[in-house]
Amino acid sequence: MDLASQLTDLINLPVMLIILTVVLIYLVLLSEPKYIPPGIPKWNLLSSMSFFMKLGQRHEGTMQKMRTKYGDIFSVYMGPQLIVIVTGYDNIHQVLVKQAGVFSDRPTWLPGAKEMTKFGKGIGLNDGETWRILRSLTLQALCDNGVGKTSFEEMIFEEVNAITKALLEKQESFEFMPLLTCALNNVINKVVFGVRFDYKDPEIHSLIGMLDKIFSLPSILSPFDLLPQCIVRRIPKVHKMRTDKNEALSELRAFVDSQIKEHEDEYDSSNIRDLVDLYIKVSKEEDDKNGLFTKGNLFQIISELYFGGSETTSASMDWVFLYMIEYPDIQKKCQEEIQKVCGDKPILYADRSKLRYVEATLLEIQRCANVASFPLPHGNKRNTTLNGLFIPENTVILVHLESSNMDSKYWDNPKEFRPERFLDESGQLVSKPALMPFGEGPRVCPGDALAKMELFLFLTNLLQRFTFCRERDDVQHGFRRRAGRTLQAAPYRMRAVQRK
Ligand code: HEM
Repeated sequence: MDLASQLTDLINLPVMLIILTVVLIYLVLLSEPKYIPPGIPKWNLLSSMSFFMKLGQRHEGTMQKMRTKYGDIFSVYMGPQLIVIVTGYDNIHQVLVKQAGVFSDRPTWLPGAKEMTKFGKGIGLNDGETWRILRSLTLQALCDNGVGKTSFEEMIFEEVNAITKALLEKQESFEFMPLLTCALNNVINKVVFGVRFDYKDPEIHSLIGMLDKIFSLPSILSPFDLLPQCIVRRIPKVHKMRTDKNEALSELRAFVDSQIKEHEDEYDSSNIRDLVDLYIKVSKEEDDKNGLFTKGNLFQIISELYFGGSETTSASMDWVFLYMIEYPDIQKKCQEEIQKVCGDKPILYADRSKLRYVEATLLEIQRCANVASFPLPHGNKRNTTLNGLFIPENTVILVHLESSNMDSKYWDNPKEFRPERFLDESGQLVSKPALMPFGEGPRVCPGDALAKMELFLFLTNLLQRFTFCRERDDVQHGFRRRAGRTLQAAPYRMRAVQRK
Protein backbone atom coordinates (compact mmCIF):
# COMPACT_ATOMS: atom_id res chain seq x y z
CA MET A 1 0.00 0.00 0.00
CA ASP A 2 1.35 3.44 -0.90
CA LEU A 3 1.73 6.25 1.73
CA ALA A 4 -1.27 8.29 0.48
CA SER A 5 -3.67 5.38 0.79
CA GLN A 6 -2.20 4.47 4.20
CA LEU A 7 -2.92 8.06 5.39
CA THR A 8 -6.47 8.12 4.00
CA ASP A 9 -7.02 4.82 5.80
CA LEU A 10 -5.86 6.34 9.09
CA ILE A 11 -7.43 9.82 8.80
CA ASN A 12 -10.83 10.45 7.31
CA LEU A 13 -11.60 13.54 5.22
CA PRO A 14 -13.10 15.83 7.93
CA VAL A 15 -10.11 15.19 10.22
CA MET A 16 -7.74 15.90 7.32
CA LEU A 17 -9.56 19.19 6.65
CA ILE A 18 -9.31 20.23 10.31
CA ILE A 19 -5.56 19.47 10.35
CA LEU A 20 -5.07 21.41 7.14
CA THR A 21 -6.99 24.42 8.54
CA VAL A 22 -4.93 24.37 11.75
CA VAL A 23 -1.68 24.22 9.77
CA LEU A 24 -2.86 27.06 7.54
CA ILE A 25 -3.80 29.29 10.52
CA TYR A 26 -0.47 28.46 12.13
CA LEU A 27 1.40 29.39 8.97
CA VAL A 28 -0.52 32.65 8.56
CA LEU A 29 0.07 33.59 12.20
CA LEU A 30 3.73 32.77 11.99
CA SER A 31 4.34 34.17 8.56
CA GLU A 32 6.37 37.34 8.65
CA PRO A 33 6.40 40.06 6.04
CA LYS A 34 9.51 39.89 3.84
CA TYR A 35 12.45 42.30 4.07
CA ILE A 36 11.55 43.58 7.55
CA PRO A 37 14.53 44.42 9.81
CA PRO A 38 16.39 41.33 11.04
CA GLY A 39 15.66 40.18 14.56
CA ILE A 40 14.03 37.53 16.74
CA PRO A 41 11.60 35.58 14.55
CA LYS A 42 7.91 35.46 15.41
CA TRP A 43 7.95 31.78 16.36
CA ASN A 44 10.71 32.24 18.92
CA LEU A 45 8.45 33.28 21.76
CA LEU A 46 10.94 32.38 24.46
CA SER A 47 13.71 34.62 23.11
CA SER A 48 11.30 37.54 22.64
CA MET A 49 9.99 37.15 26.18
CA SER A 50 13.49 36.96 27.58
CA PHE A 51 14.47 40.10 25.61
CA PHE A 52 11.53 42.12 26.99
CA MET A 53 12.13 40.89 30.52
CA LYS A 54 15.79 41.85 30.42
CA LEU A 55 14.87 45.20 28.94
CA GLY A 56 12.35 45.72 31.77
CA GLN A 57 15.11 45.06 34.26
CA ARG A 58 17.37 47.47 32.38
CA HIS A 59 19.67 44.54 31.85
CA GLU A 60 23.09 45.96 31.05
CA GLY A 61 24.26 44.90 27.65
CA THR A 62 20.92 43.50 26.36
CA MET A 63 20.62 46.20 23.73
CA GLN A 64 24.28 45.95 22.81
CA LYS A 65 23.99 42.20 22.24
CA MET A 66 20.98 42.65 19.97
CA ARG A 67 22.72 45.37 17.97
CA THR A 68 25.82 43.24 17.55
CA LYS A 69 23.73 40.31 16.36
CA TYR A 70 21.13 42.03 14.14
CA GLY A 71 22.33 45.56 13.45
CA ASP A 72 21.16 49.01 14.56
CA ILE A 73 17.56 48.54 13.42
CA PHE A 74 16.11 45.24 14.55
CA SER A 75 12.76 43.59 15.08
CA VAL A 76 11.10 41.63 17.87
CA TYR A 77 7.56 40.30 18.13
CA MET A 78 5.31 40.64 21.12
CA GLY A 79 2.76 37.97 20.24
CA PRO A 80 1.46 38.99 16.79
CA GLN A 81 2.69 42.61 17.17
CA LEU A 82 5.80 43.53 15.19
CA ILE A 83 8.08 45.89 17.08
CA VAL A 84 11.02 47.61 15.41
CA ILE A 85 13.75 49.02 17.62
CA VAL A 86 15.79 51.88 16.24
CA THR A 87 19.20 52.76 17.69
CA GLY A 88 22.03 55.22 17.01
CA TYR A 89 21.70 58.96 16.33
CA ASP A 90 21.52 58.74 12.52
CA ASN A 91 18.70 56.19 12.49
CA ILE A 92 16.76 57.88 15.28
CA HIS A 93 17.06 61.26 13.54
CA GLN A 94 15.78 59.59 10.36
CA VAL A 95 12.67 58.34 12.22
CA LEU A 96 11.93 61.39 14.37
CA VAL A 97 12.75 64.13 11.89
CA LYS A 98 13.46 63.08 8.30
CA GLN A 99 10.55 60.60 8.11
CA ALA A 100 8.44 62.26 10.78
CA GLY A 101 5.51 62.39 8.36
CA VAL A 102 5.07 58.64 8.62
CA PHE A 103 6.62 57.81 11.98
CA SER A 104 5.05 60.52 14.17
CA ASP A 105 1.87 58.55 14.76
CA ARG A 106 1.31 56.61 17.96
CA PRO A 107 0.25 52.95 18.06
CA THR A 108 -3.27 53.87 19.16
CA TRP A 109 -4.49 50.42 18.06
CA LEU A 110 -2.72 48.71 21.00
CA PRO A 111 -5.08 47.51 23.76
CA GLY A 112 -2.85 49.22 26.37
CA ALA A 113 -3.15 52.58 24.56
CA LYS A 114 -6.95 52.20 24.33
CA GLU A 115 -7.12 51.40 28.04
CA MET A 116 -4.95 54.40 28.97
CA THR A 117 -7.14 56.78 26.99
CA LYS A 118 -10.55 55.48 27.96
CA PHE A 119 -11.64 58.88 29.35
CA GLY A 120 -10.48 60.92 26.39
CA LYS A 121 -7.80 61.82 23.87
CA GLY A 122 -4.78 63.71 25.11
CA ILE A 123 -1.43 64.39 23.45
CA GLY A 124 0.98 61.55 24.11
CA LEU A 125 -1.29 58.71 22.99
CA ASN A 126 -3.07 60.57 20.25
CA ASP A 127 -2.26 61.53 16.67
CA GLY A 128 -3.68 63.24 13.59
CA GLU A 129 -5.66 66.48 13.68
CA THR A 130 -6.97 66.16 17.26
CA TRP A 131 -3.38 65.64 18.51
CA ARG A 132 -2.22 68.76 16.64
CA ILE A 133 -4.98 70.95 18.13
CA LEU A 134 -4.68 69.63 21.70
CA ARG A 135 -0.87 69.77 21.61
CA SER A 136 -0.83 73.36 20.41
CA LEU A 137 -3.32 74.40 23.12
CA THR A 138 -1.17 72.70 25.78
CA LEU A 139 1.98 74.32 24.39
CA GLN A 140 0.31 77.69 24.80
CA ALA A 141 -0.19 76.94 28.51
CA LEU A 142 3.36 75.61 28.76
CA CYS A 143 5.06 78.67 27.35
CA ASP A 144 6.15 81.10 30.03
CA ASN A 145 3.55 83.82 30.56
CA GLY A 146 1.22 81.86 28.25
CA VAL A 147 -1.40 81.85 30.98
CA GLY A 148 -1.63 83.19 34.53
CA LYS A 149 0.05 86.11 36.19
CA THR A 150 2.83 84.18 37.88
CA SER A 151 5.81 83.44 35.68
CA PHE A 152 7.29 79.95 35.68
CA GLU A 153 10.37 81.42 37.32
CA GLU A 154 8.32 82.69 40.27
CA MET A 155 6.51 79.35 40.57
CA ILE A 156 9.81 77.48 40.62
CA PHE A 157 11.32 79.89 43.17
CA GLU A 158 8.39 79.22 45.48
CA GLU A 159 9.29 75.52 45.36
CA VAL A 160 13.04 76.14 45.75
CA ASN A 161 12.27 78.13 48.91
CA ALA A 162 9.92 75.44 50.22
CA ILE A 163 12.61 72.81 49.58
CA THR A 164 15.22 74.96 51.33
CA LYS A 165 12.96 75.21 54.38
CA ALA A 166 12.41 71.43 54.36
CA LEU A 167 16.16 70.76 54.02
CA LEU A 168 16.96 73.08 56.93
CA GLU A 169 14.65 70.97 59.11
CA LYS A 170 16.51 67.75 58.25
CA GLN A 171 18.76 66.66 61.11
CA GLU A 172 19.94 63.43 59.50
CA SER A 173 20.54 61.93 56.09
CA PHE A 174 17.46 61.70 53.86
CA GLU A 175 16.14 60.55 50.48
CA PHE A 176 15.63 63.61 48.28
CA MET A 177 13.23 62.05 45.78
CA PRO A 178 9.98 62.38 47.86
CA LEU A 179 10.63 66.11 48.40
CA LEU A 180 11.50 66.67 44.75
CA THR A 181 8.35 64.83 43.68
CA CYS A 182 6.19 67.14 45.84
CA ALA A 183 7.94 70.24 44.51
CA LEU A 184 7.64 69.26 40.84
CA ASN A 185 4.10 68.04 41.25
CA ASN A 186 3.30 71.48 42.63
CA VAL A 187 4.68 73.18 39.51
CA ILE A 188 2.20 71.16 37.43
CA ASN A 189 -0.59 71.90 39.93
CA LYS A 190 0.17 75.59 39.43
CA VAL A 191 0.28 75.40 35.61
CA VAL A 192 -2.90 73.35 35.39
CA PHE A 193 -5.09 74.52 38.30
CA GLY A 194 -3.26 77.56 39.71
CA VAL A 195 -2.86 75.87 43.12
CA ARG A 196 0.02 74.50 45.19
CA PHE A 197 0.04 72.35 48.31
CA ASP A 198 2.24 72.41 51.37
CA TYR A 199 4.56 69.35 51.36
CA LYS A 200 2.94 68.23 54.63
CA ASP A 201 -0.59 68.52 53.23
CA PRO A 202 -2.10 65.00 52.92
CA GLU A 203 -3.80 66.08 49.66
CA ILE A 204 -0.51 66.25 47.73
CA HIS A 205 0.52 62.83 49.04
CA SER A 206 -2.81 61.34 48.06
CA LEU A 207 -2.43 62.89 44.57
CA ILE A 208 1.11 61.51 44.19
CA GLY A 209 -0.10 58.11 45.44
CA MET A 210 -2.85 58.04 42.78
CA LEU A 211 -0.39 58.92 40.02
CA ASP A 212 1.97 56.23 41.22
CA LYS A 213 -0.71 53.56 40.93
CA ILE A 214 -1.93 54.82 37.56
CA PHE A 215 1.49 54.67 36.00
CA SER A 216 2.61 51.53 37.83
CA LEU A 217 1.80 49.02 35.08
CA PRO A 218 4.76 48.46 32.74
CA SER A 219 3.68 50.56 29.75
CA ILE A 220 1.15 50.68 26.97
CA LEU A 221 3.17 47.88 25.39
CA SER A 222 2.49 45.21 27.95
CA PRO A 223 2.56 41.52 27.01
CA PHE A 224 -0.42 41.10 29.36
CA ASP A 225 -2.57 43.19 27.03
CA LEU A 226 -1.93 40.80 24.19
CA LEU A 227 -2.93 37.66 26.11
CA PRO A 228 -6.58 36.59 26.38
CA GLN A 229 -8.03 38.67 29.24
CA CYS A 230 -9.68 35.61 30.85
CA ILE A 231 -6.12 34.35 31.52
CA VAL A 232 -4.72 37.71 32.63
CA ARG A 233 -7.52 38.08 35.16
CA ARG A 234 -6.21 34.95 36.83
CA ILE A 235 -2.69 36.33 37.39
CA PRO A 236 -3.21 37.74 40.93
CA LYS A 237 -0.41 40.36 40.90
CA VAL A 238 -1.37 41.82 37.52
CA HIS A 239 -5.06 41.71 38.41
CA LYS A 240 -4.41 43.61 41.65
CA MET A 241 -2.30 46.26 39.89
CA ARG A 242 -5.09 46.76 37.34
CA THR A 243 -7.77 47.05 40.01
CA ASP A 244 -5.65 49.54 41.97
CA LYS A 245 -4.95 51.49 38.81
CA ASN A 246 -8.64 51.71 37.88
CA GLU A 247 -9.54 52.85 41.38
CA ALA A 248 -6.78 55.46 41.30
CA LEU A 249 -7.95 56.65 37.87
CA SER A 250 -11.48 57.17 39.20
CA GLU A 251 -10.11 59.07 42.21
CA LEU A 252 -7.93 61.25 39.97
CA ARG A 253 -10.90 61.89 37.71
CA ALA A 254 -12.98 62.98 40.72
CA PHE A 255 -10.19 65.32 41.89
CA VAL A 256 -9.74 66.84 38.42
CA ASP A 257 -13.51 67.20 37.90
CA SER A 258 -13.88 69.07 41.19
CA GLN A 259 -11.11 71.48 40.13
CA ILE A 260 -12.76 71.97 36.71
CA LYS A 261 -16.12 72.65 38.38
CA GLU A 262 -14.55 75.34 40.59
CA HIS A 263 -12.93 76.90 37.51
CA GLU A 264 -16.24 76.90 35.62
CA ASP A 265 -17.98 78.64 38.54
CA GLU A 266 -15.27 81.31 38.83
CA TYR A 267 -14.52 81.67 35.10
CA ASP A 268 -13.64 85.19 33.97
CA SER A 269 -12.61 85.54 30.32
CA SER A 270 -10.46 88.58 31.11
CA ASN A 271 -8.42 86.67 33.69
CA ILE A 272 -7.10 83.39 32.28
CA ARG A 273 -5.21 81.92 35.23
CA ASP A 274 -4.12 78.46 34.10
CA LEU A 275 -4.54 75.61 31.62
CA VAL A 276 -8.10 74.80 32.77
CA ASP A 277 -9.22 78.42 32.27
CA LEU A 278 -7.57 78.44 28.84
CA TYR A 279 -9.38 75.23 27.91
CA ILE A 280 -12.74 76.66 29.04
CA LYS A 281 -12.03 79.82 27.03
CA VAL A 282 -11.18 77.93 23.85
CA SER A 283 -14.16 75.61 24.22
CA LYS A 284 -16.48 78.62 24.57
CA GLU A 285 -14.96 80.59 21.70
CA GLU A 286 -14.27 77.88 19.15
CA ASP A 287 -17.01 76.34 17.11
CA ASP A 288 -16.37 72.89 18.57
CA LYS A 289 -18.10 70.95 15.80
CA ASN A 290 -16.07 67.81 16.37
CA GLY A 291 -16.68 67.75 20.11
CA LEU A 292 -12.95 68.06 20.77
CA PHE A 293 -12.94 70.20 23.90
CA THR A 294 -14.56 67.67 26.19
CA LYS A 295 -13.85 67.19 29.90
CA GLY A 296 -12.58 63.69 29.11
CA ASN A 297 -9.93 65.10 26.77
CA LEU A 298 -8.96 67.75 29.33
CA PHE A 299 -8.62 65.03 31.96
CA GLN A 300 -6.33 63.03 29.65
CA ILE A 301 -4.12 66.06 28.94
CA ILE A 302 -3.84 66.80 32.66
CA SER A 303 -2.91 63.23 33.58
CA GLU A 304 -0.21 63.24 30.86
CA LEU A 305 1.18 66.53 32.18
CA TYR A 306 1.32 65.02 35.66
CA PHE A 307 3.26 62.06 34.33
CA GLY A 308 5.56 64.02 32.01
CA GLY A 309 5.86 66.97 34.33
CA SER A 310 6.48 65.37 37.65
CA GLU A 311 7.76 61.82 37.11
CA THR A 312 10.37 62.49 34.40
CA THR A 313 11.49 65.79 35.88
CA SER A 314 11.80 64.52 39.47
CA ALA A 315 13.71 61.46 38.22
CA SER A 316 16.08 63.79 36.29
CA MET A 317 16.49 66.07 39.30
CA ASP A 318 17.24 63.09 41.55
CA TRP A 319 20.05 62.07 39.15
CA VAL A 320 21.40 65.63 39.24
CA PHE A 321 21.89 65.51 43.00
CA LEU A 322 23.31 61.98 42.85
CA TYR A 323 25.98 63.20 40.39
CA MET A 324 26.67 66.13 42.71
CA ILE A 325 27.37 63.88 45.70
CA GLU A 326 29.36 61.35 43.68
CA TYR A 327 31.45 64.04 41.95
CA PRO A 328 32.20 66.54 44.77
CA ASP A 329 34.88 68.26 42.65
CA ILE A 330 32.35 69.03 39.95
CA GLN A 331 29.88 70.24 42.58
CA LYS A 332 32.60 72.55 43.92
CA LYS A 333 33.37 73.91 40.44
CA CYS A 334 29.67 74.68 39.93
CA GLN A 335 29.50 76.45 43.30
CA GLU A 336 32.60 78.49 42.47
CA GLU A 337 31.15 79.58 39.14
CA ILE A 338 27.84 80.51 40.80
CA GLN A 339 29.69 82.51 43.47
CA LYS A 340 31.85 84.28 40.88
CA VAL A 341 28.99 85.19 38.53
CA CYS A 342 26.06 85.77 40.88
CA GLY A 343 27.54 86.23 44.34
CA ASP A 344 24.81 85.86 46.95
CA LYS A 345 21.93 87.17 44.86
CA PRO A 346 19.18 84.72 43.84
CA ILE A 347 20.11 83.03 40.56
CA LEU A 348 17.71 83.78 37.73
CA TYR A 349 17.15 81.84 34.53
CA ALA A 350 18.66 84.72 32.58
CA ASP A 351 21.97 84.01 34.36
CA ARG A 352 22.34 80.67 32.59
CA SER A 353 24.18 82.18 29.63
CA LYS A 354 26.93 83.19 32.07
CA LEU A 355 26.90 79.97 34.13
CA ARG A 356 28.35 77.85 31.36
CA TYR A 357 30.03 75.19 33.44
CA VAL A 358 26.77 74.60 35.34
CA GLU A 359 24.88 74.36 32.04
CA ALA A 360 27.45 71.92 30.65
CA THR A 361 27.15 69.82 33.83
CA LEU A 362 23.36 69.66 33.52
CA LEU A 363 23.62 68.60 29.87
CA GLU A 364 26.15 65.91 30.72
CA ILE A 365 23.96 64.57 33.55
CA GLN A 366 21.00 64.34 31.19
CA ARG A 367 23.15 62.57 28.62
CA CYS A 368 24.37 59.98 31.13
CA ALA A 369 21.16 59.52 33.14
CA ASN A 370 18.89 58.82 30.16
CA VAL A 371 15.68 59.16 32.11
CA ALA A 372 13.45 58.72 29.05
CA SER A 373 15.65 56.09 27.46
CA PHE A 374 12.69 54.46 25.66
CA PRO A 375 10.02 57.16 25.30
CA LEU A 376 6.42 56.47 24.28
CA PRO A 377 6.31 54.20 21.22
CA HIS A 378 5.82 55.66 17.77
CA GLY A 379 3.86 53.82 15.10
CA ASN A 380 3.40 54.00 11.34
CA LYS A 381 -0.12 53.67 10.02
CA ARG A 382 0.97 52.94 6.43
CA ASN A 383 3.61 50.76 4.79
CA THR A 384 7.00 52.40 4.46
CA THR A 385 10.73 51.70 4.40
CA LEU A 386 13.50 52.72 6.74
CA ASN A 387 17.06 52.58 5.41
CA GLY A 388 15.92 50.11 2.75
CA LEU A 389 14.12 47.84 5.24
CA PHE A 390 10.40 47.22 4.90
CA ILE A 391 8.27 48.52 7.79
CA PRO A 392 4.70 47.27 7.35
CA GLU A 393 1.75 49.40 8.52
CA ASN A 394 0.85 49.23 12.21
CA THR A 395 4.37 48.48 13.36
CA VAL A 396 5.36 49.71 16.80
CA ILE A 397 8.55 51.76 16.59
CA LEU A 398 10.70 52.11 19.69
CA VAL A 399 13.51 54.63 19.52
CA HIS A 400 16.29 54.00 22.01
CA LEU A 401 17.32 57.54 22.93
CA GLU A 402 20.10 56.27 25.17
CA SER A 403 21.85 54.89 22.11
CA SER A 404 22.01 58.40 20.67
CA ASN A 405 23.17 59.93 23.95
CA MET A 406 25.91 57.27 24.04
CA ASP A 407 26.63 56.96 20.29
CA SER A 408 30.40 56.51 19.95
CA LYS A 409 30.23 58.06 16.46
CA TYR A 410 29.28 61.37 18.09
CA TRP A 411 30.69 61.12 21.61
CA ASP A 412 34.28 60.56 22.42
CA ASN A 413 34.52 57.97 25.22
CA PRO A 414 30.72 58.12 25.79
CA LYS A 415 30.68 56.28 29.14
CA GLU A 416 32.91 58.88 30.75
CA PHE A 417 31.16 61.62 32.75
CA ARG A 418 32.77 64.85 31.57
CA PRO A 419 30.84 68.15 31.49
CA GLU A 420 33.73 69.76 29.57
CA ARG A 421 32.64 67.93 26.40
CA PHE A 422 29.94 70.60 26.07
CA LEU A 423 32.45 73.47 26.21
CA ASP A 424 34.86 74.65 23.54
CA GLU A 425 38.40 75.95 24.15
CA SER A 426 37.11 79.42 24.99
CA GLY A 427 34.61 78.02 27.50
CA GLN A 428 31.56 78.61 25.26
CA LEU A 429 28.77 76.05 25.22
CA VAL A 430 28.67 73.88 22.11
CA SER A 431 25.47 72.37 20.80
CA LYS A 432 25.46 68.60 20.19
CA PRO A 433 22.55 67.32 18.10
CA ALA A 434 23.08 63.72 19.26
CA LEU A 435 22.06 64.76 22.78
CA MET A 436 18.39 63.85 22.89
CA PRO A 437 16.90 63.75 26.38
CA PHE A 438 13.63 65.23 25.08
CA GLY A 439 13.48 63.54 21.67
CA GLU A 440 13.25 65.74 18.56
CA GLY A 441 10.94 66.50 15.65
CA PRO A 442 7.17 67.03 15.86
CA ARG A 443 6.90 64.79 18.94
CA VAL A 444 9.63 66.56 20.88
CA CYS A 445 8.68 66.92 24.54
CA PRO A 446 6.38 69.95 24.86
CA GLY A 447 7.58 70.44 28.46
CA ASP A 448 11.28 70.71 27.60
CA ALA A 449 11.55 74.45 28.24
CA LEU A 450 9.84 74.15 31.62
CA ALA A 451 11.95 71.12 32.59
CA LYS A 452 15.22 72.87 31.64
CA MET A 453 14.25 75.90 33.70
CA GLU A 454 13.37 73.71 36.69
CA LEU A 455 16.65 71.79 36.53
CA PHE A 456 18.69 74.97 36.28
CA LEU A 457 16.93 76.98 38.99
CA PHE A 458 16.75 74.10 41.48
CA LEU A 459 20.38 73.12 41.05
CA THR A 460 21.92 76.58 41.11
CA ASN A 461 19.86 78.08 43.93
CA LEU A 462 20.24 74.98 46.11
CA LEU A 463 24.00 74.77 45.46
CA GLN A 464 24.25 78.39 46.55
CA ARG A 465 22.64 77.46 49.88
CA PHE A 466 23.91 73.92 50.54
CA THR A 467 26.69 71.48 49.84
CA PHE A 468 25.34 68.00 49.16
CA CYS A 469 27.27 64.97 50.40
CA ARG A 470 27.02 61.20 50.59
CA GLU A 471 25.26 59.68 53.58
CA ARG A 472 28.69 58.42 54.68
CA ASP A 473 31.79 59.86 53.05
CA ASP A 474 33.38 56.46 52.61
CA VAL A 475 30.34 54.72 51.09
CA GLN A 476 29.91 55.28 47.40
CA HIS A 477 26.39 54.96 46.04
CA GLY A 478 27.36 54.60 42.41
CA PHE A 479 24.94 55.03 39.52
CA ARG A 480 22.69 52.01 39.92
CA ARG A 481 19.42 52.19 38.07
CA ARG A 482 15.99 51.15 39.21
CA ALA A 483 13.69 49.43 36.72
CA GLY A 484 10.54 51.40 36.10
CA ARG A 485 8.62 53.53 33.64
CA THR A 486 11.49 55.98 33.51
CA LEU A 487 15.13 55.23 34.22
CA GLN A 488 15.47 56.32 37.83
CA ALA A 489 18.43 56.22 40.16
CA ALA A 490 18.19 53.44 42.74
CA PRO A 491 17.08 55.07 46.04
CA TYR A 492 19.93 56.73 47.91
CA ARG A 493 20.34 58.85 51.00
CA MET A 494 22.35 62.04 51.27
CA ARG A 495 23.07 65.00 53.54
CA ALA A 496 22.62 68.71 52.88
CA VAL A 497 25.14 70.91 54.71
CA GLN A 498 24.14 74.55 54.91
CA ARG A 499 26.79 76.86 53.47
CA LYS A 500 27.98 79.79 55.51
C1 HEM B 1 13.55 66.27 32.28
C2 HEM B 1 12.27 66.07 32.10
C3 HEM B 1 11.63 65.48 30.88
C4 HEM B 1 12.13 64.57 29.99
C5 HEM B 1 13.50 63.88 30.03
C6 HEM B 1 11.11 64.36 28.98
C7 HEM B 1 11.26 63.54 27.87
C8 HEM B 1 10.28 63.34 26.92
C9 HEM B 1 10.45 62.52 25.74
C10 HEM B 1 11.72 61.81 25.34
C11 HEM B 1 9.26 62.52 25.09
C12 HEM B 1 8.86 61.70 23.88
C13 HEM B 1 9.33 62.16 22.54
C14 HEM B 1 8.84 61.19 21.47
O1 HEM B 1 7.79 60.55 21.62
O2 HEM B 1 9.54 61.06 20.46
C15 HEM B 1 8.34 63.36 25.84
C16 HEM B 1 7.03 63.58 25.47
C17 HEM B 1 6.14 64.29 26.24
N1 HEM B 1 6.45 65.01 27.38
FE1 HEM B 1 8.24 65.16 28.28
N2 HEM B 1 10.02 65.12 29.29
C18 HEM B 1 10.29 65.83 30.43
C19 HEM B 1 9.49 66.78 31.04
C20 HEM B 1 8.20 67.04 30.68
C21 HEM B 1 7.36 68.06 31.27
C22 HEM B 1 7.84 69.06 32.34
C23 HEM B 1 6.13 67.97 30.67
C24 HEM B 1 4.89 68.77 30.89
C25 HEM B 1 4.74 69.73 31.73
C26 HEM B 1 6.20 66.89 29.69
C27 HEM B 1 5.15 66.48 28.90
C28 HEM B 1 5.29 65.61 27.82
C29 HEM B 1 4.18 65.24 26.94
C30 HEM B 1 2.72 65.68 27.07
C31 HEM B 1 4.72 64.42 25.93
C32 HEM B 1 4.00 63.80 24.74
C33 HEM B 1 4.20 64.70 23.51
C34 HEM B 1 3.55 64.17 22.24
O3 HEM B 1 3.38 62.97 22.10
O4 HEM B 1 3.24 65.00 21.35
N3 HEM B 1 7.47 66.37 29.71
N4 HEM B 1 8.99 63.85 26.94
